[in-house]
Order: sequence, then structure tokens, then C-alpha cells
Amino acid sequence: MALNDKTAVVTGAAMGIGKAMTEILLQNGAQVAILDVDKTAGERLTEELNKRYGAEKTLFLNCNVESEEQIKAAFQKTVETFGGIDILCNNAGILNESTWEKIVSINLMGVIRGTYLALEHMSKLSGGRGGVIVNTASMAGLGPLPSCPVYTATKSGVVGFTRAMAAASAVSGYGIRINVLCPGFVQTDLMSNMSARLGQFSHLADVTQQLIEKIGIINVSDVADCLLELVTDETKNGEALMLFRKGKQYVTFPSFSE
Ligand SMILES: NC(=O)C1=CN([C@@H]2O[C@H](COP(=O)(O)OP(=O)(O)OC[C@H]3O[C@@H](n4cnc5c(N)ncnc54)[C@H](O)[C@@H]3O)[C@@H](O)[C@H]2O)C=CC1
Ligand SMILES: CC/C=C\C[C@H](O)C(=O)/C=C/C=C/C=C\C=C\[C@@H](O)C/C=C\CCC(=O)O
Repeated sequence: MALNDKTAVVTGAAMGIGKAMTEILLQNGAQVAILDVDKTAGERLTEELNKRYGAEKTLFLNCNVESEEQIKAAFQKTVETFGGIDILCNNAGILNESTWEKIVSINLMGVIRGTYLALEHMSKLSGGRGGVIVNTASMAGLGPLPSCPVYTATKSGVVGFTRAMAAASAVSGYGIRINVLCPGFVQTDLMSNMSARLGQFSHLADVTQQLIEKIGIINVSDVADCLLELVTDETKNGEALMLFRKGKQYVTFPSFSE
């Protein structure tokens, strides 16, 4: 998929991985709707990007992915502004085991909500032009982190939901590819104050730090490069792309249908 004049929506786009996703999509010719709950960060980024890419290429929408109403309005404004949606990056996510219900509401329910609302605009069965959805999970969605069990559960859920939706799309004829990114540890704010983020499991902070030192930390640009691969390679549907310091790898899952 060439990205010239394609329209992308990125959630959690104001900082970290989402910001890098937004920038690589703009660099490759797409126009991007920047959705984030942080109005200040979102407006600051959009002002910066407007100078580099032109105001006609970006649209900031203050949006909390926990709200069906806000996502619906953001998608509608995106379609009104750019004429449709071709790419959705469900990226917004948090890590704080002390507020585990919020982790579920944002990391898992927010991805499901965004995917289902996007189908209304993207699916060829409802007048859309098809496209691609990339969900941001984590390596924690593939290998459990005892120090953050609910975060692990949400990311495992995103992996399973993505693969099921990809199969449903292929059989149903939505014309939408759906893939999942599973990064290891990435240098962003989410990695700060780790012990406080582990809540009742903060006693496992040292074990997690040892894992971080073993697995290593990658940059947001490494994740953005993998996003571009999943967006532009039209052979990719239902894929989980894992990436960490040692490189990237498409995950092989057991198959029960053959
Ligand atoms: N940093 C890491 O080591 C890794 C992060 N991830 C995932 O990548 C995604 C992005 O995380 P980072 O960039 O690291 O975090 P970050 O904290 O740097 O950025 C997250 C962005 O999402 C926004 N956000 C948070 N809650 C939101 C909500 N309810 N609605 C809309 N926007 C919201 C924040 O305002 C922020 O701009 C998350 O899903 C995270 O779980 C996955 C693997 C590794
Ligand atoms: C603590 C979470 C930090 C950043 C968030 C990021 O999304 C993330 O979760 C990265 C996970 C990377 C995991 C890499 C390997 C996972 C291995 C698992 O099988 C667990 C192995 C040991 C557990 C040690 C522990 O964390 O308690």
C-alpha cells in the first residue's frame, strides 16, 4: 500500500510510540488524524508537524479511547476532513497495575472499540474502501510478565482479538487487513517510574529490571519502522510482529484448523 493521500488515524499519538508512528506515516505521504487524551501534548505535536508537513496533512482530535462517543466523533471528524479512513493504529495504552480496571478499559476495550468503530468507515461491506488496522500489543502479550499481570492480560487479549478479527475480515470480505505489533521494552515515558507502575507487584521490580537488561531497550523509531512494514505489505493479515534489541520476528502460533 503506497501511502500518498491515504488517511491514517493514530490513537495515543501525542507521545512515545504513537508520535513515531505519526511521523513515519507523514514522512511516507499519508495524512494523519492525531488522537490523544493529552490535549496539551497533542496540540504541541500538531503545531510542530504542521511546520514540517503542512497543516493540511494533520488533524489533532482530543479523544479518550475509553469513550465510545469521543472515538465516534473523532472518526467522523476525520472522515469529514480527509474523506475517509484507510489506516488505523490502535496504539493508546497505559501501564499501572494500581489502576488495573483502567488498563483493561484503555489497552483492551479501547482497541476493541476503535476497531469496531473503524469497521463502520473502512469495511467494503459498509461502503468503505478497505485498508489496514495495526494494534499495538507488546511482548508481554506473548510471554507473561509476573510483575504486571493485568497489563499482560490486556496485551494477550489484543493479540488474540487481532488474530480473530483478521480471520473474520478475510472470510467476511471487509477488505481490511488487521495485524498486531509486539514490541519488547521501548524507551518512552511508559517505562518511567517502573516500580510505582507495578502496584502490589512492586516487589518484583528488580526481576523486571533484570529482564529489561537481558532483553534490552529499543527506540520508538524501531517500532515505527515495523508499523510501516505491516501497513504497506499487503500480504500481511493476522500477523504478530515481535521486535526487541535482537531484531524482529513474525510469531508462529499453533494452528488448529488443518
Ligand atoms: N514503552 C514500552 O516499553 C512498550 C509500550 N507498548 C505499548 O505501546 C503503546 C504506546 O505506549 P508508549 O508510547 O510507550 O507510552 P507513552 O506513555 O509514551 O504514550 C502513550 C500515549 O497514549 C496516550 N493515552 C493514554 N491513555 C489514553 C487514552 N485513554 N486515550 C487516548 N490516548 C491515551 C498518552 O497521552 C500518550 O500520549 C501502549 O499501548 C503500550 O502498552 C508496547 C510494548 C513496549
Ligand atoms: C514491565 C513492563 C514494561 C514495559 C511495557 C512493555 O509493553 C512490555 O511489557 C515489554 C515486555 C517485554 C517482555 C519481554 C520478555 C518477556 C518474557 C516473559 O516470558 C517474562 C519472563 C520473565 C518475567 C520477569 C518479570 O517481568 O517479572
